[in-house]
Amino acid sequence: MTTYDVIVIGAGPVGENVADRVVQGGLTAAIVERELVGGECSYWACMPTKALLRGGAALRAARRVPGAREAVTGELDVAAVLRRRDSFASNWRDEGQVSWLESAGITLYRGHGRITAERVVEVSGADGAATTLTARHAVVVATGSGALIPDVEGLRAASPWTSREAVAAKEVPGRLAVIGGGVVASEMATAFSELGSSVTVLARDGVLHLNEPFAGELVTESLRDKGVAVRIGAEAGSVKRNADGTVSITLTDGEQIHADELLVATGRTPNTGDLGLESVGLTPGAWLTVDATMRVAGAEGWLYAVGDVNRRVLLTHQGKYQARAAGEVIVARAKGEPVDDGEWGRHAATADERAVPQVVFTDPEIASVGMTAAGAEAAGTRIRVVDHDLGAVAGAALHAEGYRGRARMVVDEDRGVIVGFTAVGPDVAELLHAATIAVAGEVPLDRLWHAVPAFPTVSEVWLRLLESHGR
Ligand SMILES: Cc1cc2nc3c(=O)[nH]c(=O)nc-3n(C[C@H](O)[C@H](O)[C@H](O)COP(=O)(O)OP(=O)(O)OC[C@H]3O[C@@H](n4cnc5c(N)ncnc54)[C@H](O)[C@@H]3O)c2cc1C
Ligand SMILES: NC(=O)c1ccc[n+]([C@@H]2O[C@H](COP(=O)([O-])OP(=O)(O)OC[C@H]3O[C@@H](n4cnc5c(N)ncnc54)[C@H](O)[C@@H]3O)[C@@H](O)[C@H]2O)c1
Repeated sequence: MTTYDVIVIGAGPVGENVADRVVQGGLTAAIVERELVGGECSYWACMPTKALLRGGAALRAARRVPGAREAVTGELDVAAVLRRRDSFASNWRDEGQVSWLESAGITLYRGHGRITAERVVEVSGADGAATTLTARHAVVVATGSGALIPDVEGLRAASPWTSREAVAAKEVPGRLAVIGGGVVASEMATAFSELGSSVTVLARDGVLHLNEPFAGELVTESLRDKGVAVRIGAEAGSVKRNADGTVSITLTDGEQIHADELLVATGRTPNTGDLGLESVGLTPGAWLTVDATMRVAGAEGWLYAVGDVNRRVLLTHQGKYQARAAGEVIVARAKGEPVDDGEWGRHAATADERAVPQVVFTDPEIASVGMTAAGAEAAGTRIRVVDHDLGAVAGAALHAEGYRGRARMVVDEDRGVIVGFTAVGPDVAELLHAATIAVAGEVPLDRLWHAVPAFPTVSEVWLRLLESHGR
């Protein structure tokens, strides 16, 4: 069979989810994958990065508690950390995910997918054979994104690491230089410095500058305490790979930095360059702009784009949320059922604009959802910002000696609801979902007073924030 109700191009976490939803809705689905089923997240991003970071985090946590600290007498076992990373990347094999596709009733085509006409996808297999697939209802692009290499003299020729090579590294370089100050740069600087590299971060625009300012400040301070040279404002002017394999980076002010390896972590580019978009009047290499139900502008009615490739939010959980909305709306449209695409409707990905949660797994962790104070002000919201020192919360003081951190709640004063929340501190990741519920649920502050945090936990910061705001 080469005709399916829905054809999904890209079997990353997002493509897999949209295919699953349409099959659960009673349609047939084929999915096309050119590399490993499971995508970037499973093999080169979310899972293996967190496995690289987890050993250092566990060691730090023990060292911060007198009594436990004395029991920790050794250093991080780098080989064991790398082995655990390998297992969380499934050793870069996708049998497990392929059997999940089979159990979910989704047909897999291995090869590179290209759109050749409306509702038509050609799959070029590794053996050169081509298969033409036709969709009755929809084609869904879920091809994700790749690392963006900026236009710096000599950079491409120097074959730097992108996140892929860093995440899959077999050895820890003695000296690692990093271009970028975003999420990948901060997490990888944390991981590699804890694994033993001497790390230099060239953070042209600051560290994690899109978060609340105190987040980047606390992470920068902690990276420097670990011995990382964080160079805020430093910009690479040219790069050279030397004959001995080392890399020399000349900054725009003329200073030279020498390293054994260079990681470029300057954002992402959409995997749409070789997707046949021109065959349906769209621009190759561009991000795909979509409506609230993930339909691509310019090809309404049959083409959808979900996950990284639509640039709404470059996070796995948010892409999977889009996939649930898109999968269900494709089914509804196919069956002629009503579409609920209004704000917070079943078929709309409203949270993408209002309540995106993210954890940055640095030391300290950053857990945030919704708008920053600056973002809310720029959106014209009349806000009140309430901050609290996390270390002053009894549960936090108990959790780790010398606990340092801060939490911020951004309140929409006209509506009496929280529109943004950020917590920075050791182990704040698990605090986040409470904030996400408050922001997505638009829970009135008056009612939040009735959500009592257990004592003595770090969550007690919620009570302190509410008390500072006043009843
Ligand atoms: C280092 C790093 C760490 C990250 N950590 C986190 C994290 O902790 N939490 C989080 O939420 N997000 C994290 N992210 C972001 C997350 O990885 C992405 O948001 C997520 O992978 C997007 O999923 P996707 O399915 O849209 O795309 P992808 O995971 O990129 O999957 C797309 C798939 O499509 C395939 N493909 C592309 N083009 C074609 C084609 N023409 N034909 C056939 N197949 C094709 C690709 O091979 C790939 O398998 C991280 C990203 C990076 C780089
Ligand atoms: N824990 C997580 O949730 C997690 C972890 C890693 C990655 N991610 C996702 O992956 C995506 C990619 O991460 P990223 O760190 O590559 O991108 P990013 O957008 O977070 O950061 C890019 C950084 O590079 C800098 N930069 C851009 N162009 C530059 C240039 N020419 N020279 C020097 N610096 C430059 C920016 O100022 C910024 O600091 C992010 O959008 C993020 O959502 C998420």
